[in-house]
Amino acid sequence: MQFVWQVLCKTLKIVSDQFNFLIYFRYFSILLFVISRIKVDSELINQARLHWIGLRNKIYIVQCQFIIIGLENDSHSLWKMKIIILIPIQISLCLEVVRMIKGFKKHLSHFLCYFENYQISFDYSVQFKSFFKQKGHYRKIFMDQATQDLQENWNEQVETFEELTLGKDLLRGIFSYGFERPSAIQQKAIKPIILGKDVLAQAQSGTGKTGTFTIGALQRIDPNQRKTQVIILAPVRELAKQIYDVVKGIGQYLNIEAFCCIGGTSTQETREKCKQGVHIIIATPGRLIDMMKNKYLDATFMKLLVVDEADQMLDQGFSDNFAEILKMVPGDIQIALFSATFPQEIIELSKQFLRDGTAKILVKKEQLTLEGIRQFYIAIQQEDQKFRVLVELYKNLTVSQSILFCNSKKTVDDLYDKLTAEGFTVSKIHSQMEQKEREQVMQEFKKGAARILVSTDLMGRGIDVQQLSLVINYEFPRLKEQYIHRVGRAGRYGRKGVAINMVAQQEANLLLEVEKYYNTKIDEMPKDLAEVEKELS
Ligand SMILES: Nc1ncnc2c1ncn2[C@@H]1O[C@H](COP(=O)(O)OP(=O)(O)OP(=O)(O)O)[C@@H](O)[C@H]1O
Repeated sequence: MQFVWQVLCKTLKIVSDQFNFLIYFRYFSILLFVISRIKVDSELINQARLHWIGLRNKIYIVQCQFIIIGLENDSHSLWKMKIIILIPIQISLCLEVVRMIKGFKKHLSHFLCYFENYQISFDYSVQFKSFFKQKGHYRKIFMDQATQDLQENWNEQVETFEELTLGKDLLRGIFSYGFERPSAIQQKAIKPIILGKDVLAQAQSGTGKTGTFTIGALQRIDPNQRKTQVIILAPVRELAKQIYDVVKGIGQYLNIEAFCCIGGTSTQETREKCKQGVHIIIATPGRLIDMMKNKYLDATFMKLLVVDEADQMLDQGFSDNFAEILKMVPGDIQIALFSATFPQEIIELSKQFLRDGTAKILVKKEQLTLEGIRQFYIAIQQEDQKFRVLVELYKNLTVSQSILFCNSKKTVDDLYDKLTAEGFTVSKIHSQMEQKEREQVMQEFKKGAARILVSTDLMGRGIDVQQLSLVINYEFPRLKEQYIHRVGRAGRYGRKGVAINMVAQQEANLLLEVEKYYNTKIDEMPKDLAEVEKELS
């Protein structure tokens, strides 16, 4: 107990030193929760529970999990709380607490959440607002529900690239890259990036989101300042590499150096590059955190953080990484989130760090499936029949290139072996393969040298292979968002494509859910494959 208090006092000292925070304590009756990774004994937790109601000017250390339990069991006591402070904690647990507390928001005068240099607050008073505004070097995260709703709020659009008043060398790069007119998302979302606004932008798969943030980012960079000014984050290495190629292509006439900072490559080389200073870094989270934490990468001049596949990057598994990155970038950094899917809870979550005035461009879920893609299902009576049906399909369909999605690495390996044994020329890719091998597979597939690629969801998002016309879900994705992404590997930029779902009995519900949720039609596969081939040509 003694020890816990000591630690608490030390923590508060650090916090108060940094934020002059305790001054405000006098003006409120406070229930302060200091959430830490310190193990708290059950006696203390029991005491905290006893004192849950009626605490005045007292400080308790409880674990985040306890708050969650406490809130579940005893929500009435919430009205007693004027301020809740969470210091320093695991973001995922904290966000869970935030979610629960938000339900009772009207009883709270303040909610503040602190990660070392990462703050969340809502319903803050003028006094607090001005206080935080002084702290320019921290990412300010004010959640004012009244001004931050979930609706689309950005309708300005341009008809041509010229209207965006881009630098002439950037414009030249765009045209040489083959873009003549901006796509719908480019018409809308490049502008707010250039204006320095935070952006949350959604658009269907294959409609040019990469071009959107690439053009926006390149325009924001000052080539004369050889410092890292923009970070583009992507969840997987292959996607980061692809974005890097687009940045290089569109930025070919600019005096801007780009670098792809991803795992599986030489750490030494990455360190040297980062130390030298490059204008724009396209990265996966692990390697980026490594470079920033170990001070190889200077964050001082960063002004834009683009997050591709943002819903995935903010979801479990990646969210701690993202929080860690937020802690290390300047507090006033511009953030641009992009994805084809933004589940409601992710939009909610993003409100906690996107600034007021964020430009939001959204797509109704009913409009997410692409018109150019015909979707079929084949009902499989027994799981072991799947493979035979697949072989028949490949024997009878003429397809230029296709991708076969499985839910696990093991299924990818098994399927690859079985198809190879049947005489098909197949490639495979998943995260447990060596980076060199992954790169080679990708290169060959993009060149069109490999016709069938068996993959996990590693290839499910973002990957752009124009001649890919057929997606087969050998196993139906567990998440409905993932269905949209997988199927979107075909039918890029208005092309035609086909998605075939091989659905065993236990997967039928998932398919029905997708149909209903996206209000889309997945037809039974016709006996006459000519009808399918028509869609592929
Ligand atoms: N303005 C344009 N004119 C012509 N082609 C374009 C234009 N914008 C993008 N494209 C092409 O469209 C294809 C798909 O673009 P991109 O990969 O950016 O889509 P995306 O929206 O990021 O897709 P996903 O949701 O799968 O990540 C690419 O091959 C790209 O070169």
